[in-house]
Amino acid sequence: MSLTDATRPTDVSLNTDLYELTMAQGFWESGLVDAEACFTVFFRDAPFDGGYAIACGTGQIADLVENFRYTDEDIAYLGSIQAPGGGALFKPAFLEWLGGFAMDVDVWAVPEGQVVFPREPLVRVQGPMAACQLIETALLNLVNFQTLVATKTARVVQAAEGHAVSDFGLRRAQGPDGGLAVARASYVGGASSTSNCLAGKIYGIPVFGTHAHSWVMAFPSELEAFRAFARTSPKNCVLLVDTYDVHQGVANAITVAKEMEAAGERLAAVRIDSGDLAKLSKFARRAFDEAGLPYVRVSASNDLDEYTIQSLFAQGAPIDSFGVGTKLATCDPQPSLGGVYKLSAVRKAGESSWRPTMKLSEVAYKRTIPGIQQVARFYDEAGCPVGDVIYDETMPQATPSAAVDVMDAETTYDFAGYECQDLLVPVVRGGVRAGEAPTLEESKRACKDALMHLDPAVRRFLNPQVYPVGIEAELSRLRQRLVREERTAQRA
Ligand SMILES: Nc1ncnc2c1ncn2[C@@H]1O[C@H](COP(=O)(O)OP(=O)(O)OP(=O)(O)O)[C@@H](O)[C@H]1O
Ligand SMILES: O=P(O)(O)OC[C@H]1O[C@H](OP(=O)(O)OP(=O)(O)O)[C@H](O)[C@@H]1O
Ligand SMILES: O=C(O)c1cccnc1
Repeated sequence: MSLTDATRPTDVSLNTDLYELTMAQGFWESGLVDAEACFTVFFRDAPFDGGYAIACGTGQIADLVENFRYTDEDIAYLGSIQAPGGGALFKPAFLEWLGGFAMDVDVWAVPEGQVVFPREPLVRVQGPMAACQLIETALLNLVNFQTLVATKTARVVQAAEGHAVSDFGLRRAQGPDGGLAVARASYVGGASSTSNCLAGKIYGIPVFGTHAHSWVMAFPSELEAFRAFARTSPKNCVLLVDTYDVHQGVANAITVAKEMEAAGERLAAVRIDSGDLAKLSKFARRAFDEAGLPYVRVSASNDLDEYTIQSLFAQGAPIDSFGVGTKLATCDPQPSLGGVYKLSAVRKAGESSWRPTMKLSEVAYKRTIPGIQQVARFYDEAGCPVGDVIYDETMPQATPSAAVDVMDAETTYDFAGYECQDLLVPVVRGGVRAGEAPTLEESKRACKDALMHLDPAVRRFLNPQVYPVGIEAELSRLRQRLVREERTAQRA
């Protein structure tokens, strides 16, 4: 199932900022509606002070494009919007045009699960100016949050060192849509399961759950509660042992585990949700081993993130799996990825060559990269990426192996001799999907593989090494020329 099934198609095209529609009307009025545009999505800094991000949300772009149309109801609503200065905001002839609108764009995107780095294009959209403008907000909404969540999850999963991580974040997520996006992106980023049943139904993600403290409190005693849970869920029995006292909780869990054994069943695990998780997990592990129950696993939750999990293992905590909620769903401590959508080339109707464009800006940090961008990723013999180069696909003289650092013109790269692969792949052609997107399982595998091959120095949490990202030499020269020309034009 896809976005198509999860949201009503009519929600897609109005799920935008008003200014996209106002600009579309302007393009339509000024004869620019059919001028061609090329927009690029990128972010400027890796989230969480990390060295990389995991591309996510891009697998749903084709759904977004194919559902991007305006129904009669949408048009009627737009027709009812009043301008602050009086009168209808949108002209009837524009709304008539919008009623017949089709999102006939071409889109290239980095496949879900790939590692991506600051400044390089995650998505490239080409097509009629008004269409490219109209899709901006919905596209960023799709890609920014899921890329952030997939990245956060990859970090948590890295800290968990191969132990299962379940997404428990729905109750703290940013609304129902946010919860679904968290489940989807966290699965791509490496989570083993989610507690979110709707995500299980829509996306086929494995669902997992234990029980709440209320279950224990609903019975006269903890032991009775555990026995009742073992009766109702013998094949999925994880007992929450911290409602009153973990030592007593573990003792009760051992009693129930023995009773389950006598009935031919097995207690799967206990969950500890408060207190010193290192000390308590060591206590629980020892108690189960001494009771002859080495198969009972120890699971932990309680405001966990990559740092607490890393610390727990550094303390020798024998924890087998983790439930991670609030800090994963809200991407604590960075609630947003600042991915942007910038115009990088325009072409007048009927013209054959593109005019590269760039945002100059006072601050070099905000300066964009012009052109019809593609990313060449270079790999060593072991299949490990050694650097990425942004180049312009339409420049015949472009040599992607020779590049200038994306932030520091003094640093140059020469990747000649390395294997190379383009990162952006076609996902939409003329408004229609260019093929089936990889499944979530495939994207999850791609993510695992990409992270396995990424230099651990780039993956580490503290002061990660900066992965080399360059601008191809010709494109870099073009960019410098555009800066000079723009400065001269401003002085004139
Ligand atoms: N051994 C440990 N080392 C590092 N952090 C830990 C350890 N044990 C628990 N934590 C983390 O410390 C934080 C506080 O846990 P603690 O149980 O003391 O307080 P709490 O959250 O107020 O408890 P409760 O959930 O009962 O209200 C949580 O984020 C938890 O994951
Ligand atoms: O801690 P998180 O990473 O957000 O994981 C999800 C939390 O949700 C549940 O409790 P809830 O937070 O509802 O109540 P509690 O804090 O009293 O346990 C569960 O017991 C976890 O503690
Ligand atoms: O199943 C669980 O244990 C669970 C699910 C969501 C939030 N907290 C715990």
